[in-house]
Amino acid sequence: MDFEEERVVDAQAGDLERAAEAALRPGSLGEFVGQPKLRAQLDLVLTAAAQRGAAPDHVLLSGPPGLGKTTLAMIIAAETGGVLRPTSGPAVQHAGDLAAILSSLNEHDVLFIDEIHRLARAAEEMLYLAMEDFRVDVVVGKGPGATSIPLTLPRFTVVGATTRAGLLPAPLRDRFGLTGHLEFYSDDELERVLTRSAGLLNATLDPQAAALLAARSRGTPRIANRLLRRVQDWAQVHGTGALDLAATEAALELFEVDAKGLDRLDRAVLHALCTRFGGGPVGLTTLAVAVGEEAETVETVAEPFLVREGFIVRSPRGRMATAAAYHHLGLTPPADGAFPGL
Ligand SMILES: Nc1ncnc2c1ncn2[C@@H]1O[C@H](COP(=O)(O)OP(=O)(O)OP(=O)(O)O)[C@@H](O)[C@H]1O
Repeated sequence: MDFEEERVVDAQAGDLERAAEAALRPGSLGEFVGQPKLRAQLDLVLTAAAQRGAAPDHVLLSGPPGLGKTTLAMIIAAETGGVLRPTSGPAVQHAGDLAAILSSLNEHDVLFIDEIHRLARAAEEMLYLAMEDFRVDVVVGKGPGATSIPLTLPRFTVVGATTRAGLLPAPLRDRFGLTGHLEFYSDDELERVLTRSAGLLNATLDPQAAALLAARSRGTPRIANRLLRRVQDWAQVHGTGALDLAATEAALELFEVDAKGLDRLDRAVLHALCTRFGGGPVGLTTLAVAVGEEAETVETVAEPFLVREGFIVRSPRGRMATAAAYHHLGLTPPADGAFPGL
């Protein structure tokens, strides 16, 4: 079996797709759908800072990919009137890389650090000082002749994004004045995201089609928008051009996204678990070999959603299928199933 191709339900995006996403990004908090608590908190912090003419506190956003962390960072920059300076943990390997970015910031700029949990240790320590005292020590020269020149930085705001808030060291976490966790979106919220996106694509999305797409988007706006683009493709090439229920059903079938938002890889994993390993427990590597995939792909790409939806349980002895997994595949769970409670 070959799962090499890009998955239509992948929550991550490559650079090309990010460019396509740009047109659909909400530009203000008012346009940002869902996350009501976080939106209200951000609104308060940004409004208060604007009234004082000050840069807002540093903001840490955590949550799975595709839920709007980058979008919120852009909105924060738009509200502060500064420029968004994007970078990422893996891109800042040396303290010098960060010093270069910090020393080029202007008043009210927003430094967006994606995957902030992957910052190199030395850069992390430099960031503490920059966030707290708006100061950076720039080292000039090498060896015994090296000198450290303190540089005062303008007031700026760090927006850190992470999928793993628990991996951030406490001293870094403590320097954020506002920490927000992005939750998966409800079907209702995704319908609103989809309807808005269709409008931006100069199309009208039939309400029934919006409901169907929302239910298959894994609670993730990025996936919803991607499915919408595939529906638009189908409608243009094979349909009447209208984003209606028929076009939506046909596109979802073509891309093999089922009623729960599972695709071929997800179903292959469940199928192997239920039929070849009697429901488990089975080790990740054995399971991955059975579906012809890398263990890492199964663990990071398929498994999180299958666990979240209650199809798989992770135990110290390996992965186990729940009764819901059998039912979803149209199979009868064994009476003495490995996980009879579910
Ligand atoms: N609340 C929202 N309302 C409308 N569209 C949204 C919302 N959240 C995200 N989107 C859309 O989903 C896409 C992905 O969002 P974004 O890039 O902000 O996610 P992310 O959490 O930063 O993901 P990653 O961690 O992979 O960078 C964007 O095109 C954006 O327009």
